[in-house]
Amino acid sequence: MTSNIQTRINNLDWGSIHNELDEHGFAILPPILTKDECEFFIKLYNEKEPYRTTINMSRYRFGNGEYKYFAYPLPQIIEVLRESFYPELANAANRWSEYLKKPAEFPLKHQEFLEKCERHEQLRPTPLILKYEKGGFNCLHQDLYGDVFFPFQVVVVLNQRDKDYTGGESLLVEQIPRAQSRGHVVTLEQGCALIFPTNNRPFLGKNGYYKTTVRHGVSTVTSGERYGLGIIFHDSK
Ligand SMILES: O=C(O)CCC(=O)C(=O)O
Ligand SMILES: [Fe+2]
Repeated sequence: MTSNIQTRINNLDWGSIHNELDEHGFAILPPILTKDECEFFIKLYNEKEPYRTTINMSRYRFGNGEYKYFAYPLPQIIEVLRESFYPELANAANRWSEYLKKPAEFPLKHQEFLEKCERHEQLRPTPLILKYEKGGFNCLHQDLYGDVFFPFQVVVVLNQRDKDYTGGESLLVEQIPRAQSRGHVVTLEQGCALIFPTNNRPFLGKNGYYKTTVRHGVSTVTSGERYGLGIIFHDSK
């Protein structure tokens, strides 16, 4: 099963994904997980064992819902998702650094990037499952957990839109320097993934590249239940 996932990711049309990332800052992917794999994670949500922390979102005013961070060792599928997405995204990250005239600092192997996190005392795993019921939402935010962060993250929606839930669209808002903010609404089919910027992205303007700050969230779930699997590449303090 996991070797299939690696093949699915390797076989994506990375040329056009890189173009999408450069042009819009995000990319919507075809299904990465099968219906069965999605259902496996929805079931896993209710097990105690695989998680290190559970967060009640309204308690922190992060939104309305709940999420759980996985503990190490990660479930094998998550390990494979993190490792298989990372090298292409590290190329994109280094290219974005060059656009912004910064050194290309991202190693091409995820393990080496995790070692960098470790040197900054960021040792706790960050992949998570988020669960929203009717009325649930996720406020616009960023997932930075220390000085070291990877500029992309990936989310996979685990339920079937319009069947298992309504509403609950993925939201991205770009804060453009000296201008008003721009919003993007993304609807994802079951098992499909969204690659989006963790912190900011280079935007090609008249006088070259500048940075826009990007935050992400989820609109209100108007019925049913929606689960999301978040793949974050840096570890947390
Ligand atoms: O789609 C979702 O549930 C939101 C995901 C999210 O905030 C994340 O993956 O960091
Ligand atoms: Fe997030």
